[in-house]
Amino acid sequence: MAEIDKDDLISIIEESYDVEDVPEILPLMPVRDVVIFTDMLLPLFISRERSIQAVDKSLSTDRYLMVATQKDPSDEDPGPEGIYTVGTACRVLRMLKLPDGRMKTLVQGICKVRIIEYISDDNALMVRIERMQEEEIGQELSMETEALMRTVRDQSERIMAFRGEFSGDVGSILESIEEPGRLADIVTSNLRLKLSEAQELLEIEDPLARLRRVSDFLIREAELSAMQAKIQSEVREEISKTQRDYFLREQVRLIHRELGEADERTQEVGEYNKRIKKAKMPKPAQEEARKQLRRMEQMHPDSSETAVVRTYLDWLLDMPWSKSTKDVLDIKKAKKLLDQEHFGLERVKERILDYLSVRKLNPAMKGPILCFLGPPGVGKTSLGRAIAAAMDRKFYRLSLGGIRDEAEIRGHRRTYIGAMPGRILQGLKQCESKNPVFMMDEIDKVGSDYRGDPSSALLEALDPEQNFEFSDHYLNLAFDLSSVMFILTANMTDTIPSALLDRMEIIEIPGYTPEEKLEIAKRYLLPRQIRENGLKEDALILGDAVLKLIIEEYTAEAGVRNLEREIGTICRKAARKTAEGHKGKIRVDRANLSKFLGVAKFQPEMDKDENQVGLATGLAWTSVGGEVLYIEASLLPGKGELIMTGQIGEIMQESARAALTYVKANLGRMGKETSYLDDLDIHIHVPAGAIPKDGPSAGVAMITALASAITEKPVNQDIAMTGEVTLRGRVLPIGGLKEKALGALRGGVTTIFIPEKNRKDLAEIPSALKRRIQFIPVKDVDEVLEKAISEDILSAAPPAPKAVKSTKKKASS
Ligand SMILES: Nc1ncnc2c1ncn2[C@@H]1O[C@H](COP(=O)(O)OP(=O)(O)OP(=O)(O)O)[C@@H](O)[C@H]1O
Repeated sequence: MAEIDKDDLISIIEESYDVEDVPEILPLMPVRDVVIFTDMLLPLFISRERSIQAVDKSLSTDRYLMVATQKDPSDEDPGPEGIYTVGTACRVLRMLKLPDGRMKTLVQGICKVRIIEYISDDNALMVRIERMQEEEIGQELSMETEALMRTVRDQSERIMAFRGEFSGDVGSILESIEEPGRLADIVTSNLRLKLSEAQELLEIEDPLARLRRVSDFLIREAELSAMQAKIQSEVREEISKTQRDYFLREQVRLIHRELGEADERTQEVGEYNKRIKKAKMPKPAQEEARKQLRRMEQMHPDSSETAVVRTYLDWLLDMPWSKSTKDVLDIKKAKKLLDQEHFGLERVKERILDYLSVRKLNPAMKGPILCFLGPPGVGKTSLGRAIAAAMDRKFYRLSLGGIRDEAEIRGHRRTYIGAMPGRILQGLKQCESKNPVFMMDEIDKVGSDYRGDPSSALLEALDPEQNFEFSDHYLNLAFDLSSVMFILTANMTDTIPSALLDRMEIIEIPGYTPEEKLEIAKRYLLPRQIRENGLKEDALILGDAVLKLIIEEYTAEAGVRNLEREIGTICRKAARKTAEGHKGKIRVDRANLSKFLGVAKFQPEMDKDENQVGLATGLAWTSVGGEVLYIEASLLPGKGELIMTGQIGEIMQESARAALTYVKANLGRMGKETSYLDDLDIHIHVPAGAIPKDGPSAGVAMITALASAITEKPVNQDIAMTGEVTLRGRVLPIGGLKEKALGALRGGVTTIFIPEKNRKDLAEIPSALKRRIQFIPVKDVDEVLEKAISEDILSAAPPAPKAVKSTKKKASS
């Protein structure tokens, strides 16, 4: 095996020889990792048997052999195809047999040769060769060759100097060489090229071409050396900067110590460690906290990364992982508290007490989520507060109105700048308890858009089946929400995502009658406002008559929020009078009410329209409670088209079309020709035009308005009506009866036609309301037409609906 002692790899020119003496047949010695050039002196360790034979053979004759490089250095016994055909004829200058059987030799390259053929021999590889003649270059070198040689000399000296291998000897050898080919060979043998590149150079016969190629390699080598130098200096700089920082920091630490100040970092880490122990977190959270703390220890105390980790750790440690309040489930006390704060609402209170009782008997209950449904200001929030107080739990209220971004619920990932946990975990942190009463307001106003769907995150938080491991993007750890008591509130159910609606138990809290409002005002709102405005208990006299007036003429709402505001205004003004020196009680009566509240805002009775042709009063159920809804119908010359205006939704439009069909089918009974409407357009308008309206329950009112317009008989404006109608005139049931009835009362209506199927709901209507409004259940729209317009508008029984045969002939082909 041939091994090269690279330290000795310097060519020197020694001993004269004659290339003509090189025989035609030579033993061949393959070498693994070097290419030998002419004039190169190379020490070789030889261990492969065939190579030893080759040297022996050469020594037994005239000391010549051929050295050629093998293509694959790992090949132990290369054959002819594994050895390059161009190599160098060498002379063995010295040989030493080592005790282990190996040989140490010194060989010298004599001339470049090419293998013509392999000659079989039992022991050594024998080859027939031909000498490769260097092309002759005239005595006079061209300017270009001179320049090229000079460049090559300079470049190789520079590279060797960079590598620390340059010596004066090398310099003078390079200077002394005058043939371009030899210069190329000497430089190549010192350049540490890849084997394939060195072999490529060996095979180039034209000396000038070889020198040019060497120059290319030198340029590449120079670039590599420059790059290497740059990297080294950068590394040095980096190291010295880190060292400098380290020394400075150490100095600061020593100064702190000298000044008797404890190392802030150690102190901070110590404090976090204490907090981690105290927080009683679940194992994964604890591990995460420790991991982050370890990370923080490695960072510069003032870096922005440290600040991010610090905020995260603070959040993690401030979460109430194991803090909770002890539930008090004293049902009697709870009833007392609910009654103390709220008037009426008997069914609602009953339901709440049932819920609490079940919780008392089975604390691990995974019950439904309560949802209070009702218009604004009916006490949904204050009921939630009372439940929390009764159970001795913390209370938190989160308004979901307008939330469209999932991140609001679930937080932003920590990679965002200024990331925070979602609103649910923020709430829990604020409560410092993991089992508060958590009220989510306006669940029906949650939207979804490109920022994600908050309702899916809400579902994960609310659903008892999955909320024991709620994942917040910021904490990135599961938090157990199962002991939180969630209560939702909504004005309508239509827009609540159905997945959520399925898991809720809806508790309806409808609006209040004026009588109920009066009681609430007297017992709760007025005393509270008097107290809050710093007045003495008996400083203000506000009688029932005045309160009634405020209810009727200053507010028009289902709840009592505005009523409380108006009472608050009176109390504020009374407080001012007292503060300005008014002595004695302040009395508010009908006469001076406007001095406190300004002129009346609503006068429903006075606003009422006179009976009119084509104008019927319907009832709507909106998110703010019930309301009267006027339906106008007019006929005008045209082509029998139906025009609908007033932002009517799709369902209401369909119900208008059905109403028209019913009316058309009954034209005869109204004393009109069946073709009566053919030359007329029918216009149905539902004011106020700017508010969108929808739903099927205006069907009865639409038919009434149309029948009135056709018969030209006015509709009684004291009557309102609600109900969906089939094409055959049957009246179908509707929802929100109490709300609608309260709306009707506010609209000055005295009689309401309701669908027969809603008769059972009358039990829920407060008797005070029933005293003031007459409810007439009807099965058929005829009953409404007869009473709301006039008994004699319909002359006969309704016609049996029939399929009208097409009179058009089929087109024959
Ligand atoms: N039945 C009642 N008895 C006593 N006070 C009441 C009653 N209903 C409502 N209130 C009072 O009316 C005010 C408004 O109620 P609250 O804020 O709870 O309404 P809400 O239904 O939550 O409205 P929103 O849906 O707009 O949030 C509160 O001060 C509340 O105490």
